[in-house]
Amino acid sequence: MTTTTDRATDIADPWPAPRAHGPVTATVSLPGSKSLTNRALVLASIADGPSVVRRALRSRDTALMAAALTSLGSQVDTSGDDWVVTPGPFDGDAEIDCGLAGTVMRFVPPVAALSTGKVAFDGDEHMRNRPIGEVLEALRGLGAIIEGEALPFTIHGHGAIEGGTVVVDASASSQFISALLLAGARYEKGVDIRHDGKPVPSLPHIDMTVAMLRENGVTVDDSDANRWTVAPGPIKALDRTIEPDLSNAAPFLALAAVSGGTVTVRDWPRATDQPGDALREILSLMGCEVSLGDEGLSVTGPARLQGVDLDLHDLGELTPALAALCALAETPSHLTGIGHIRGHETDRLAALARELGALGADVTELPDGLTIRPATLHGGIFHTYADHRMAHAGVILGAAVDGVLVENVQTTSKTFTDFAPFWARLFASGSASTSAF
Ligand SMILES: O=C(O)C1=C[C@@H](OP(=O)(O)O)[C@@H](O)[C@H](O)C1
Ligand SMILES: C=C(OP(=O)(O)O)C(=O)O
Repeated sequence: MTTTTDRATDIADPWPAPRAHGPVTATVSLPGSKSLTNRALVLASIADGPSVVRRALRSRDTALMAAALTSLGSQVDTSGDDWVVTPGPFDGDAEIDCGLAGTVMRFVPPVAALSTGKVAFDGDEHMRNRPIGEVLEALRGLGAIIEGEALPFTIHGHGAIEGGTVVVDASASSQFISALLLAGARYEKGVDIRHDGKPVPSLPHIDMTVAMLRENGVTVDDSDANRWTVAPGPIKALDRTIEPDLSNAAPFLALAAVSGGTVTVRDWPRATDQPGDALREILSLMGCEVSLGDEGLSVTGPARLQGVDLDLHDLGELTPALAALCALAETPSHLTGIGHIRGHETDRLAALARELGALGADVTELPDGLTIRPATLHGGIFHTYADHRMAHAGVILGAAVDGVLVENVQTTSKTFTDFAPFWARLFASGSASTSAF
């Protein structure tokens, strides 16, 4: 095996994941939410005046979003922790790099359709496989002119979109609905979106979109299942503080769970639309002690971790971290309702079955989930498939099992810049108070 080192950051590849030899006690301040930051940036770029996005997440996905909106014509000043967005005229040709960010590939086209320029979209190699066709078809139905059915595609903007009624099958991704909702108020007739197909996953993310639209003066009706209407009208400029990313809290809380220590995540919101808030209930089902207090959310790991039987249809992005925990539990687990995560950064069900299995886990891949039974794990290379959350799964396993090496841990930069050194600091003394800011 060859081990190379990333010169810029001194992170070895594959990276020997730090091992917890005793309970880890730590308090962490985590970077902002990707989902909240990228929604705020999109809304700010089509709002009725300059906006401030406070404590914005600074990571690859949000940098790509800022660059996309800048190339469309907005000004996005990312020099401080509080980003200032000034909507610009969308009147030039633009090239958009989606990277591997679903939020960029899905949320930017409905905005780009308002441009008078020709807007070309492309992204990472794997991004060309992630579903987008339904959004492009819906936009055509609303009045956009688009060349292509998947990445790469080009929108030939004509300055305005008529809007109106559209039917979408959003069973592959809730982002199809969020995308059309975010820009809908700026269409002449607004939008009336109906979902037709198998159940829409990740509904809390659509609730997050609706809540942010309402916060900024947009009238949204979501009172009927599978139907969302947005009235045409202005979007008020934002002054929005971004909460910590609760899904990215998963590996940190999992570290308490596997080491029997206590990890506190500061600034955990008392009320939130982030699906990661469900970690409180899930970790307590697994045997952890969970308390939400003035300091933040504290999780203390149990002597024996319990398996769980969970439908994660609404919470798909938590699957990799939870699957790693299940592989370390003393009783079997069934994670179901997550066929759609095969269309995430990688086919997460296949990748988890393969990589957990390679370390000795007893995993069965189901069409829409995973069954994981207790087994003794061993070290080895954990491949990440350019998926930040696969890397989270790898480091959780590495905290509990000797000799786990995580390939391309730097892929975590999608939503967490310098994750590996931050993670390693938690093991340095068994007690750490660390801030990502
Ligand atoms: O709208 C969003 O910010 C997201 C929606 C979800 O996507 P899917 O509905 O495709 O699962 C989630 O998994 C993703 O990480 C972020
Ligand atoms: C599915 C995810 O990302 P994206 O926003 O690229 O869809 C994720 O972060 O788990």
